[in-house]
Amino acid sequence: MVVASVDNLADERSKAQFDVGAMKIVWAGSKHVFDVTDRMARIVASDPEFRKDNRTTLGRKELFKNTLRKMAHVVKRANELRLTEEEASKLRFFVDEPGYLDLHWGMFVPAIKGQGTEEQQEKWLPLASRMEIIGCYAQTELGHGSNVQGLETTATFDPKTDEFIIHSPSLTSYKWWPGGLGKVSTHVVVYARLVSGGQEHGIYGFIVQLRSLDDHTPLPGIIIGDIGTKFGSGAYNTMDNGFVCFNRVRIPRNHMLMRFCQVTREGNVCLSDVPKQMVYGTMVYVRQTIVSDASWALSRAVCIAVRYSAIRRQFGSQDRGIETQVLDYKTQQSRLFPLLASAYAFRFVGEWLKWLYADVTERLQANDFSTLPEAHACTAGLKSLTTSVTADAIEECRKLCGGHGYLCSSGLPELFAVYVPACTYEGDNVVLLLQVARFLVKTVSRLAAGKKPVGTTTYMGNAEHLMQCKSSASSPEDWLKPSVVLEAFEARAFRLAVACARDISKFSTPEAGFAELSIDLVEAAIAHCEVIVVSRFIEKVQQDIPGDGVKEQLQILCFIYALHLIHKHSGEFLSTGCITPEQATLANEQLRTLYGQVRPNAVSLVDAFNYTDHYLGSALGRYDGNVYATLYAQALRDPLNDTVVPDGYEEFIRPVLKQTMRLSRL
Ligand SMILES: CCCCCCCCCCCCCCC/C=C/C(=O)SCCNC(=O)CCNC(=O)[C@H](O)C(C)(C)COP(=O)(O)OP(=O)(O)OC[C@H]1O[C@@H](n2cnc3c(N)ncnc32)[C@H](O)[C@@H]1OP(=O)(O)O
Ligand SMILES: Cc1cc2nc3c(=O)[nH]c(=O)nc-3n(C[C@H](O)[C@H](O)[C@H](O)COP(=O)(O)OP(=O)(O)OC[C@H]3O[C@@H](n4cnc5c(N)ncnc54)[C@H](O)[C@@H]3O)c2cc1C
Repeated sequence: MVVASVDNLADERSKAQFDVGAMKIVWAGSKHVFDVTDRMARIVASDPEFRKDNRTTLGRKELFKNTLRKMAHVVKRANELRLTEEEASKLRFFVDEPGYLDLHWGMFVPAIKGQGTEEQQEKWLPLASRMEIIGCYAQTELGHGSNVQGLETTATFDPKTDEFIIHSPSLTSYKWWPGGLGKVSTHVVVYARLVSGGQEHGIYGFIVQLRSLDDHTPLPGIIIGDIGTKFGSGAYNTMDNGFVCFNRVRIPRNHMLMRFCQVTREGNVCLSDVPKQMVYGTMVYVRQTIVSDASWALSRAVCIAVRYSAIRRQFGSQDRGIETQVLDYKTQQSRLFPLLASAYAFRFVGEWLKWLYADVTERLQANDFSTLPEAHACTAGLKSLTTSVTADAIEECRKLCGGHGYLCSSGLPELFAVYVPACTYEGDNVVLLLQVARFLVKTVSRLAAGKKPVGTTTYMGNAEHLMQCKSSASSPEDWLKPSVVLEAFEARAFRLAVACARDISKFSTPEAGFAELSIDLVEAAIAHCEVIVVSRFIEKVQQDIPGDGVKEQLQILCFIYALHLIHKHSGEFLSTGCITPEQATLANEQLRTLYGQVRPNAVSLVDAFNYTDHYLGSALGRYDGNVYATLYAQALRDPLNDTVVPDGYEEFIRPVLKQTMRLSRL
């Protein structure tokens, strides 16, 4: 049964004021990426092995086995179709289910590439690429995650046998959380305290075999398992996040990843001439990929909420005529359109961050470490900002879909549950913002010594102006001038950072000041990260962008992104004196106008994400808009509707009814 709601989306699409096909290419990044992405998404969507609509009804064991089957099918299809690395990774992406492959390709392989010597790479990478071994990344312990220097696992060199002894000295030292560890991985990169000659030498990675390659049983000295069911139905429970305890497990000396620190046959520890933070390189790499992923998750939630808001009608007609689409309510627009704009903003900043990461990697290979602190600050800060906004946005999209958003068939509860740990893994978001703040305070204090800031902090070089400037906005239209917007953002971020640096200097030690002022420092860090996102978006829309009306739509979204942040953080913009209350009102006025401009294009702007119905996994977000019939069909498929009279009637309902009858007779 197709109901009238379907026509709503056709109507919406006919209103678009831009070339949707051209916008699809902009969103994908290039025609080539669009073609690959589109082809892989369709392959997954048309393969029944990748069905996922039953996920929330499966118990943990069935769910996990189901994921194992899908992961094996990914590997099989990638081989059969002779997919390139790029294609295989897209194929895996659209399967849309956390699984051990992510940790194998996303962390184990990068850790060996980044921290292994050439010899070690030659040995391990072919095994890993052919998947003759499956690996994961074990850093976090039961007692310590954020504080990497606090890890307890030891790797003690034994010169008698030329081996390291990997040991978990306490319950709190058990590795705890690594994905793929609990049930699947045969190997792991373990982070442990290097001990040689009775002395500690810091944290390094060691490759340890966990399970037999013949029958998958744990090797001697290894106690291993899954850490238990996690938040949400389906969601991240497809992954075997695990624990492991090492009881004096011996590994050959050359299983220590020795690119940055070598232990000789005699047990001498030779540090190469690189910053010790290079050992954290895998985290920097993954944080950068997480920023790109944020725009996918956010755009997916927004796509569902925009399409459903165009279909859903409430009020507006007293005589049972046609009611108002909820997308027409200004309040709905003010909650939804900034999220739509954020999805585009994060897509562009994610692309830029990829470039930054490639640039720093090239420099590191040439022994130029000068941009490492900035790369760390950018990846940490943007990971934190984009994942926090995205997690909150998915929940907001659920609310924007009213009651139906709370149904698993909307796709939003599972999306939230699977996404929200991104705020924690690869670094708790607050801990990461404090790293950015540390970098900012250093940058500010170096200004006084005449050091010119570079990269994303270049704007701080304009110190005198940023400390004194007053916004020139005197009409709503002035808020459409990139220079006016950027100046406000830069001045707010700089003034917050300077205030922090100044206040810290009043304490007896910088550490004491940093601890006491950490709330302000986090705010300064967010303000700086927002400068990065806003300025990258502005840069993007100033480029030549092909396609009728595409650039105009992106400009509208760019200003929505910036002005909604001015509204959200108006307290900071006002208290730092960057704008006046009147200018804040003008910015809001402009924002309302922009919402009106985006309204006729909203459905087409989410169509530009080019998501298949399979990937969206949502009755509310379907491309054809056939929402109500799909909700009804999915309700009928719920296991509770397998029988008309429920299991348990005889034991538990009938006796209660009988008892009630007896009582009423009394
Ligand atoms: C078929 C194909 C499929 C492919 C699919 C691919 C998908 C890929 C996606 C993967 C999916 C992801 C799944 C999730 C998996 C999750 C994994 C994890 O969570 S792994 C564990 C992550 N753990 C953390 O992130 C811990 C966070 N903690 C830290 O990073 C550090 O402890 C700290 C930075 C908070 C503090 O470190 P510490 O050494 O104590 O530092 P200080 O604060 O004293 O700083 C000293 C100095 O170092 C600088 N620094 C810190 N970190 C770095 C860094 N990473 N790089 C460069 N520099 C760094 C810091 O700024 C200080 O500098 P200074 O100049 O002294 O101020
Ligand atoms: C789904 C998932 C997958 C994961 N996968 C892996 C994996 O594959 N491999 C792996 O090694 N690890 C993995 N982890 C672990 C993850 O990296 C850690 O949980 C993460 O780094 C946070 O550390 P924590 O748990 O110790 O949090 P804690 O540091 O204990 O955080 C608790 C609270 O304390 C606050 N806090 C901590 N330190 C400070 C500070 N200095 N200042 C202010 N506030 C502070 C935090 O903000 C937070 O609110 C995974 C975690 C999850 C949830």
